[in-house]
Amino acid sequence: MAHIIPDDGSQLPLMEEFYTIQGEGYNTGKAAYFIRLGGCDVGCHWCDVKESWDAELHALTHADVIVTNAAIHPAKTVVITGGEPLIYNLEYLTTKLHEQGIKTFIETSGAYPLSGNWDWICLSPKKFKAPTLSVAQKADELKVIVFNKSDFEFAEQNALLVGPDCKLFLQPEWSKAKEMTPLIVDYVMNNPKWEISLQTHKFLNIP
Ligand SMILES: C[S@@+](CC[C@H](N)C(=O)[O-])C[C@H]1O[C@@H](n2cnc3c(N)ncnc32)[C@H](O)[C@@H]1O
Ligand SMILES: Nc1nc2[nH]cc(C(=O)O)c2c(=O)[nH]1
Ligand code: SF4
Ligand SMILES: [Mg+2]
Repeated sequence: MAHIIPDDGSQLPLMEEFYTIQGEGYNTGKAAYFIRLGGCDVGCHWCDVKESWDAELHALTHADVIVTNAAIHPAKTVVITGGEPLIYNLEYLTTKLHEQGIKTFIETSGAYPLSGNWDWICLSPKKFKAPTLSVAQKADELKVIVFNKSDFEFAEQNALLVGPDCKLFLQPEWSKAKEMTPLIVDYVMNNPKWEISLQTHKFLNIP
């Protein structure tokens, strides 16, 4: 039976939830509870969590249960990721998290319109499905994945869409890191409005 996902966001397909250290981007090194929602149709061929793509494989879970699970951890920050979390209406979940004094951070491709109330928005745009302006204009951080040389130009195009205070990061695609990291280092030294982001959790062997 296919999932019937209520539009009010009170139930969401939950793939996994785990307490860890934010490995990427501006908030690298900070403890956070990760909530990974299933479902994504963006189709990045190098995606490191393809098991998330089919929402049907992930149990519909009441948002109140997700909030209760998040609230027992020492760090009062959650990162909502996926899959593509903005497929869903995240108003209910983020409102309930805020009621518990928990900060709400999101990892998104921006492929769907913004919903929910956010303390930090990390936009990681994809060539495969362009980001909506609703997300780009509110992004606190732009994190572009560098898989090949053309991604520097793609990064600059996306930097034109975000606001003036948005932090700019270039992150090597994991399988191409050996080849791309030296190019990123060079690019950042020549274009210092950009910073480098590494997937530090993969070096630390934590989730
Ligand atoms: C798995 S995605 C889920 C959230 C959302 N769908 C997105 O793409 O932003 C989480 C983060 O991992 C990044 N990512 C995914 N696969 C990667 C890879 N192979 N190498 C480096 N970063 C990757 C994404 O760009 C995104 O910033
Ligand atoms: N530690 C850790 N940090 C992360 N930052 C973004 C992640 C994601 O998959 O969205 C991620 C993740 O999967 N683990
Ligand atoms: S948008 Fe995110 S979850 Fe979807 S395929 Fe791309 S990296 Fe994976
Ligand atoms: Mg990840």
